[in-house]
Amino acid sequence: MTAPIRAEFDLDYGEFRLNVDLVLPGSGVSVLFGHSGSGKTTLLRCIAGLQKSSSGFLQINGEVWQDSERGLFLPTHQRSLGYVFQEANLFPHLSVKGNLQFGLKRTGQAGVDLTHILELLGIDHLLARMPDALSGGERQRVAIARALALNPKVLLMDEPLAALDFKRKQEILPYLSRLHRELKIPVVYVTHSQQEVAQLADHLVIMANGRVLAAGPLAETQSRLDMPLAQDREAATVWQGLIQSHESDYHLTRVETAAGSLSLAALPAAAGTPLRLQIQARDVSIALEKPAATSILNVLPATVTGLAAECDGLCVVGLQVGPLPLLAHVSQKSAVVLGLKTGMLVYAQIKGTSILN
Ligand SMILES: Nc1ncnc2c1ncn2[C@@H]1O[C@H](COP(=O)(O)OP(=O)(O)OP(=O)(O)O)[C@@H](O)[C@H]1O
Repeated sequence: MTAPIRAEFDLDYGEFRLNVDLVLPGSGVSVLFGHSGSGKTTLLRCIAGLQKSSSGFLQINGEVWQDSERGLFLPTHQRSLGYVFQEANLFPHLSVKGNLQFGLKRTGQAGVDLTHILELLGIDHLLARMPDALSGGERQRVAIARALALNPKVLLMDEPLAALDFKRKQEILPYLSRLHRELKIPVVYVTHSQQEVAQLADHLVIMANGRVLAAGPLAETQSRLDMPLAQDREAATVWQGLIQSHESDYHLTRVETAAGSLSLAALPAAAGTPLRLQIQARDVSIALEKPAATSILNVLPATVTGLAAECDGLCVVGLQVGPLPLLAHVSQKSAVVLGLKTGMLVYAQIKGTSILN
């Protein structure tokens, strides 16, 4: 793990002002999430040095790239970064191999061992192809490999899947998940897709109007009741788990999480395999006592951390299950009948989970 990223920028476009002061982890994927026009790309461009803020400070991997107080501003070409855009922007006259080598030749920088990157992104069989003979997803995988070939200290990705159709997105997401597990450098990833947040983020930054509304580890930030994500009908919490064992007689797999052990429909993976589990708020119900007779296999003791009324008779309940946060959507009537209050000890019944990797 490298040193955290420190990013402070104040940039005034007149109609729009970016004003952020952020500390991001030095490894893993930090997702910048927010509506269109909230300033995600502008923040990424400030990190890349493509945009110069009137005042700012940026430190990556212990290196200071910008410090307005000292009059320091490294131009983009002196910043060790990879940048992946919505469109792959490959050189059309160069093969995949030529595209991958181009950056290395131009900068004269020592790159990384490409073999591993090619294998991670599943493009080793495409080296001789020209860009127009690649699918959109393949082109984007080559663009990511090209960014990584320079052995950057940070990888910046600006909605890398936005230009792809649903099928291509599904095709490329597993590669991004693999990268996510294997990359040692921090990734700052811009999206407004909740699916990409759930699948890739370790750390989530929610932006609005050029400011940071909330930032922190994924599950904590997803389940903040004062944030729009928790109020959404699709609200969910992502937990990390490890496959513990299989109950083949019942076609079940037991998964260990920090909140306790869960039984899931049988998974074709060995014990010890890490998993990312998504638990939809609508799949969590609440009981005041441990249900003696229930068909729901996963019932965990929990503490109510807060309640937020939503429209249409819905109540969003924040729960703490061991060290992990969890959201439940119950009807407002149920919240009243159960007398739910912050601090109450309850049981969270998890009716379903989906596996994200
Ligand atoms: N060079 C510029 N000059 C003036 N205003 C700009 C400039 N670049 C961006 N803006 C404005 O800054 C605001 C933030 O834009 P930005 O592209 O950072 O948002 P975003 O969150 O990335 O949006 P999207 O999800 O649509 O890409 C917008 O209102 C945009 O019009």
